[in-house]
Amino acid sequence: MAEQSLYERLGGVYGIAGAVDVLVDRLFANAAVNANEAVHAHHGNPANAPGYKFLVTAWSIEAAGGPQCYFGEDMVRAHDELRIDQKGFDAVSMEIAATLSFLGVPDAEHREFMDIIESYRPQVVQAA
Ligand code: HEM
Repeated sequence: MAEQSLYERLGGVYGIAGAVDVLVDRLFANAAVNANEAVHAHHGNPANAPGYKFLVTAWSIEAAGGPQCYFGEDMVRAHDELRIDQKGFDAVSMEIAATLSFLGVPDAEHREFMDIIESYRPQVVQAA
């Protein structure tokens, strides 16, 4: 029997959308993430939460090997005006890991998803 994709092992669209729902609420409330003014201009406005949850869910579905459904910006374009530094990336990455732990995602899937996130660090971190 073929091994299930990470997308399937994370619970498909329901599992991923549920995790992003928790994650984005945490990111919008996280003081370290919002210390970046440009990030706060977006994450400080609760009206941005539903659309952002939609985009991050679709991105995560694709990144985990699920169906193609993401039509947002690529990771360079999405972050190129935010001047995100290593510390800013770490703050978000820690929230993603904390959310996966909080939701009881098993170790193998936790590691696999965090490896994907880490692989995008060079595209997201663009501060001089
Ligand atoms: C691998 C890690 C990351 C992923 C997968 C990710 C994913 C995304 C996605 C899918 C979007 C939507 C793009 C669009 O509007 O078309 C986005 C936008 C955004 N991301 Fe990230 N992101 C990551 C890291 C970060 C970090 C580290 C920060 C802040 C410290 C951040 C802050 C933002 C903000 C503020 C926006 C909205 C920009 C705007 O439309 O004004 N992201 N991100």
